[in-house]
Amino acid sequence: MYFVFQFIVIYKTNSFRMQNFSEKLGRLLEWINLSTDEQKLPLQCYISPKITVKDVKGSGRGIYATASISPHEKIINIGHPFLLNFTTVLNHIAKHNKMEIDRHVTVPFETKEDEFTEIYKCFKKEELLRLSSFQLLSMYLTLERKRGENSYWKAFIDMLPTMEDFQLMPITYGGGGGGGCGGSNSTSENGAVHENENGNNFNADDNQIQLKQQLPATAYALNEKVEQRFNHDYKVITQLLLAKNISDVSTILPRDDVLLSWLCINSRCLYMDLPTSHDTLDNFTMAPYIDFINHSCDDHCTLKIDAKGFQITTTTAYKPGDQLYLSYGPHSNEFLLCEYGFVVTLPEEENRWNDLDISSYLLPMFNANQIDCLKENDFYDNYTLNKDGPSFRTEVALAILQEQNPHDSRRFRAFLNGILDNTVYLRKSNTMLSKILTKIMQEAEQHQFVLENVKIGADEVQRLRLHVVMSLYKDRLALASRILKDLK
Ligand SMILES: C[S@@+](CC[C@H](N)C(=O)[O-])C[C@H]1O[C@@H](n2cnc3c(N)ncnc32)[C@H](O)[C@@H]1O
Repeated sequence: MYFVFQFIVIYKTNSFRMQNFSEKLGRLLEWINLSTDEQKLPLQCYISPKITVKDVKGSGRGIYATASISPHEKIINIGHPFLLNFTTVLNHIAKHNKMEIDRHVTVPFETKEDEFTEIYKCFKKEELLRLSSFQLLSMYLTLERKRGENSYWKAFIDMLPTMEDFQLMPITYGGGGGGGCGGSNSTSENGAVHENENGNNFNADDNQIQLKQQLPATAYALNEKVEQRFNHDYKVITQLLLAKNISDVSTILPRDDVLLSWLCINSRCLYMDLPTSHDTLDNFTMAPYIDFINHSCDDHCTLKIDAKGFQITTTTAYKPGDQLYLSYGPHSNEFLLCEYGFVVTLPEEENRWNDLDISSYLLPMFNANQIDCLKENDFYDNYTLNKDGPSFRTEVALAILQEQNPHDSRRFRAFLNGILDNTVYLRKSNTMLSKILTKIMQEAEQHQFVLENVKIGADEVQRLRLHVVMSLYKDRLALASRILKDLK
């Protein structure tokens, strides 16, 4: 089934990008096809004549059907020489510094040398192998961007997003280089509003930081993790260069440039098994053209990686004009905003992966026995609800609150082991849940009221950010009221 999505409208003013779009796309397609011929590599790229790329306000570039496409049709294959991942980057750097590596893929021979390839020559294989994929690729992509025409990846890099495309991501709200600009969280554990000193008048740089602090506490925490990950990766990269006596690291790898590379990777990486990377979580690749596919909550295409490359096959039928989608995973809007810089809503209902984390409401309610028992059974913390109601973990938390000495309770043990359902606990659990959900709704309304009255002046970016932060409270309100209705 095909859903028509209504996206938050992100107004893109970059006319330069629009003008150059088809030119750059042409160069990308040429690169994929021509270089395979020139390098005499087996033809490894295929793009169905039934699809095209369009730049659409609100969701950026996306892939659209130009003719009817059936389910299970292979529409794209991008060969290994065009995939950017730990293995291909290592192979490219090896062309310059002659380090010995296992050749899992053939990468096109690159002869152009410049001041940046001098940097590649400094690296030892062990040093590079110690980096995560994010660290290696962020550094490499930033340097390759600087190499301009000399870079094998130029056509791909030219089609990557700019910082403007990430302006809704909270990591960019703090201004400048992002990461670590958030200050302390002024939002209470339960998400209470902390008004700024200017009477909610968001018009200065200082207030950009305040806007980050108006995020729901769970979104704030998600963004903190994103910032911590970036800060850590940037530190590791700069330390590697400093250890090579490259003193002007901030000129070679400015924080803002590395942040842009890091965000491009984070929002466009596809997971797959790689022989060279050490951690499964680190097994990802960037795939030109495939990375134009936007997200939907449901899968409309599948991914496959094999000797031929990275392939996309449809799972549903498409009519001419339809947009093709891929699911980036079962992600809530808070997660999508912090990791990718967008939120999605369906016409009739909210993103079905939205959830509510009620841990901060439940944790203070436990006694010492209950905490011990939950920890022993690995059920302490992380209590969520979604449109289908509480998770089993949350049901356990609500049940244990009805047992003063859970260690001695046979019914609780039976429930925990799945021998008994939660009928015996249900009534009181629902009463507790109702109170929490009512509180969540009151808090969301309070936040909405405060944000609706914020004066942001003519700053378009701030207006869009404010709008997206408000939409997170709208999501919370909608989900809480839906679950409450179902409980009754
Ligand atoms: C893999 S890229 C997809 C191509 C992207 N639209 C572009 O212009 O390059 C992921 C990025 O696309 C945007 N995006 C993806 N799915 C979207 C959606 N359903 N609504 C709005 N933006 C979306 C977000 O900016 C996200 O970071």
